[in-house]
Amino acid sequence: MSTKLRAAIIGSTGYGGVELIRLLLTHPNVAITSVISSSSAGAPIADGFPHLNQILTDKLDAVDVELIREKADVVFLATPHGVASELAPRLYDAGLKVIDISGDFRLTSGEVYETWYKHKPADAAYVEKAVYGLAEVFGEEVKGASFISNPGCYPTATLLGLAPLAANGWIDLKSIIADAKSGVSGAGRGLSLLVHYSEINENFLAYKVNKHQHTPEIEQVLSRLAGEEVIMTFTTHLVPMTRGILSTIYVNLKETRSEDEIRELYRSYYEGRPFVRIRDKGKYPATKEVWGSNYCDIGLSLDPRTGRLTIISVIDNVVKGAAGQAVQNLNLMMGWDEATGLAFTPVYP
Ligand SMILES: NC(=O)C1=CN([C@@H]2O[C@H](COP(=O)(O)OP(=O)(O)OC[C@H]3O[C@@H](n4cnc5c(N)ncnc54)[C@H](OP(=O)(O)O)[C@@H]3O)[C@@H](O)[C@H]2O)C=CC1
Ligand SMILES: CC(=O)N[C@@H](CCC(=O)OP(=O)(O)O)C(=O)O
Repeated sequence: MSTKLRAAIIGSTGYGGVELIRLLLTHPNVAITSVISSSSAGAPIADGFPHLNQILTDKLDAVDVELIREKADVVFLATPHGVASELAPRLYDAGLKVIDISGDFRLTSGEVYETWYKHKPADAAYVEKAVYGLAEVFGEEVKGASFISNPGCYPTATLLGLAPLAANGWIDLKSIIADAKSGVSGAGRGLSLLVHYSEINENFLAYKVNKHQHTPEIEQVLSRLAGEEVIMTFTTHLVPMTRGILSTIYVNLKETRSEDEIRELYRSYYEGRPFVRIRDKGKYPATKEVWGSNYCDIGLSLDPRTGRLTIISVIDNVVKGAAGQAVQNLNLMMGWDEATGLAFTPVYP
């Protein structure tokens, strides 16, 4: 009999879910025991995802809390907003460990959630139970937790780029601007005009300007780290590539610091954390350098003319921005090395 932790994935037919399958299939301590679909139960998962032929022969299960409880110890929700808010509390009450990669449990205020997500918020009692799993920042809280709210993709890149400064009081908190660009897989597998090939190919555009639902998530975490309310400008862009997020962040510092001092602050803040890599002076990361991996690479430049610091932070949105960080959080919850099953070299070129 297997002693592995049994994992179920709800939303296993979406991009986040399929990436969880890829990562968990080679995780030494985890066995996938249920892949779940609300629309295709009974069909073999490899029918819709031929890349899984001869690798995962399971048929899709229906969304059934009792069945999940019987088959699994941990359940991942990779579902659209508004699904986990209903389902996760039932799964948690059934005794399962829960990791939600949607935005349903990230915002502590139900009112703020409703304003930005246009969905009914989850029960506040469960929002309070959910630990925000930005692994390099709140890893100590994740250890031993049973319910994780996995950060959004843009917030992961942007917050890892800002956390050392915010936590140490080095930023002029009114000065933060983040200009983030995502590959198209960030929008999920469903079709919309925005991700239609002939609309996005050879194109580059800003979207949800001053309305993106990740704005309050980033502000909430920065406010928590800084100990005072942070409001920022956050603009999202779509790039005609499949995976990757590059967030360019501009801040003014509270006091004069040298670029070397700033780089040293980042290196000491992330010391011992395997997935954040700080580039040397004059080197800036590209999305291809983290493609398919759980790394977040960060480059820094202090402009002597303006005094402003530019921070470039890149991740793979589906890995560090979703499934990879979810597995990293599982590792921390279970007391395993956080890199277990995640030690991939980025795919290059
Ligand atoms: N793509 C990304 O880079 C990231 C995504 N996220 C978040 O992760 C979540 C999943 O995203 P992504 O995988 O891209 O989205 P997709 O649209 O690719 O997949 C979502 C899946 O959810 C399932 N689903 C839909 N409705 C229900 C329902 N009522 N009950 C159960 N399952 C349902 C669908 O599968 P079926 O019909 O088979 O049930 C679908 O395949 C979203 O909340 C997204 O915002 C977070 C970070 C990054
Ligand atoms: C390119 C693209 O469309 N990206 C999506 C990211 C959505 C997402 O991942 O949502 P949560 O992280 O909030 O769950 C967007 O901008 O809405």
